[in-house]
Amino acid sequence: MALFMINRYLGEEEESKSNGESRSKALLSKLQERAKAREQQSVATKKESDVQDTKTSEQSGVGKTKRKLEQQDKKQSKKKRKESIREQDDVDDTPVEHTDLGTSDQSRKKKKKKDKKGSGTQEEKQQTESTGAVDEPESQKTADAQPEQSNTSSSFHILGGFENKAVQKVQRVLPKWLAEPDMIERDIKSNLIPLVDVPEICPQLRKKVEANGIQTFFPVQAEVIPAVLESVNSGLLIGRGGYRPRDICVSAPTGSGKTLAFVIPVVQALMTRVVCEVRALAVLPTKELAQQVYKVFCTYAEGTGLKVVMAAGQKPFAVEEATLSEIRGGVSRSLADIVVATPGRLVDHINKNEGFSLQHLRFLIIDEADRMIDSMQQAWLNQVTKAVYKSGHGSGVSIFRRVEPGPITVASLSPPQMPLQKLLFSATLTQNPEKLQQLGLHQPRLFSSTHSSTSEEKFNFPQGLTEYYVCCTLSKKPLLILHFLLRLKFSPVLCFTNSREAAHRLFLLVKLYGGVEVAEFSSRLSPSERQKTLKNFEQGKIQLLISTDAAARGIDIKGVKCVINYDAPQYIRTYIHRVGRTARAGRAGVAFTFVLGVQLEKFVKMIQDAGSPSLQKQTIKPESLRGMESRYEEVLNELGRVIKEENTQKRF
Ligand SMILES: Nc1ncnc2c1ncn2[C@@H]1O[C@H](COP(=O)(O)OP(=O)(O)OP(=O)(O)O)[C@@H](O)[C@H]1O
Repeated sequence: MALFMINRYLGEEEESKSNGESRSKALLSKLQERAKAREQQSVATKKESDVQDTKTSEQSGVGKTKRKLEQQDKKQSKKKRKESIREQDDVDDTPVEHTDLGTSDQSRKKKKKKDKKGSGTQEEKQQTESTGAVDEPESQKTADAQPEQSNTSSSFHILGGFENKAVQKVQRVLPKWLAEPDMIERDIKSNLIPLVDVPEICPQLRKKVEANGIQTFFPVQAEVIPAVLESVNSGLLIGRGGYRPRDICVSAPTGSGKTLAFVIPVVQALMTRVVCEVRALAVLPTKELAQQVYKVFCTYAEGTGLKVVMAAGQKPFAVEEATLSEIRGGVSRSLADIVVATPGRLVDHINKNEGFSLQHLRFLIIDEADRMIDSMQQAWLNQVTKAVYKSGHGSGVSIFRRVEPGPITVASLSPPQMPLQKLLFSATLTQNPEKLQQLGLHQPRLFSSTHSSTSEEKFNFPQGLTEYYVCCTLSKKPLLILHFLLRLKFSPVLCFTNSREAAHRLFLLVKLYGGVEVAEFSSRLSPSERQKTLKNFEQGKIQLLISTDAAARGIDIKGVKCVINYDAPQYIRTYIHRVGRTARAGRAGVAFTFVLGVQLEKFVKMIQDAGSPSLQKQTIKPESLRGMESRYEEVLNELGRVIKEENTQKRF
């Protein structure tokens, strides 16, 4: 069955394609006839004039002037004929940009005006009639004009349609599953669902949920948990009714609780397994995110006998290898039921770790799915799919054989097939069917908190978020940050820059200025340093954390009340993930973006087009920055010296 319905907008001609074809054939033959006739005519007139020329050349000087006059006459009549054809085009009201190569726009406009007044000489009318264009369709009239003009003004031949039409904007047509999602409430606070209202969750896990301080489910959890559990109603090995279960895509705001929406059903589905095999694989774009999801899995898998292992490159490869599998009695045995990985390390294990098998994989969870699709050039998904359907020991005797799914036919469905179900999660899930197709989704079902329309792509913004932009100059930005922390007393603040160099420079500047507990978070730090920094920030030991986009996605730091985009982000997805570090789990939060004059228009349009409900302008008066300026000047000089020193140290 086709995954996507691609409706292409083909213009009006498409409706009468067959009509159009026969019409164009008729037009073509007519044109050819006409061109021939014209050619013959011109040859005949040339012969005539040649004869006349030889006669007159024998005559006196009077003859010469006569010839000149005759030539002038000829030129004039030619010109008139050309004009009449152009006039005709304009009367037809057909755009002439392509055909009228020799006429300037201005003269065309003038003619158009003239025609609108209803003027036109008898001679012109006659000429028009003589071209036979009056009763012909518009397209033909334009086409008639083309050979004449191309002879006179240009050697170009215009190929293609006979009619020049303004290009119409193609309307986006989404496949049904994207256009009509299962809706999820965006407002968490007023849509909390009591745990008992999700009866699909087993008592053991419900107790665990309560023990972790969760009294109610968020909307996304109440919708998605039952949907995933429904697909394992008939056991792990086969989908409902014997069919392959549908893949699930979830697009819900940042901080809406998507992690639990996959952790709970996956743990419940696997907790009754008998043999330990890798049956769930969660892939995340960064080590920090993998660590975060790993922790949640560990919390809910505790006491179930399920083993959760992380393979994100935080430990040496050999150590990870040893935690994933072991060899006992010459046979390799999995030590993991659930693996949480980053794409790079995952591919390493698939290729280099012989004990790592994905042949029993039941759930493939792709968190931050849009980002993971963008990193698809690493081909990690192909490697996973290959590893899942690789025939290995015992696969021949298994009653639930595994072959890479092809088109659905009676034959392909008759043998029981152990399914691989994909679960996709993101706050900014792409609606681009071509991109989604790379994931090879099977009859996908979308849960979303925004209704997809055929126009602009809209995104999910957390309900409790208030967004501001602050117009400023480049030199005032550091002062503004200091103003927010020292005067307005915002804390803790997560601040984003567009590069790690900018993050480091700002970090040094604020540190040199003094009065603020500041730290940086970027690829300049080692993974362990980064982890420590996040912990300190979460514990309130850091007031201002200056970060690159390394901390923009998925990172769940409790208590962040304010996000500042020191550098305005270029892309809407980046913006949504950055500001989504605050206003999480139904709480309130505020985000400020420093915008330069040149960025203002584009930035505001980008945010408004994305469906932001609350973007407002915030003005900081220049006088409020005053008292800090002299110290800032001193710090700038010091900063230059520190950076110089750092650079010389780097060289040695
Ligand atoms: N039902 C719940 N009740 C209370 N808190 C919850 C509940 N579900 C999740 N949370 C908390 O909400 C916070 C955000 O959850 P989570 O990180 O899963 O959000 P997310 O939707 O994955 O966000 P992002 O898109 O930014 O990754 C976490 O701190 C989590 O512990």
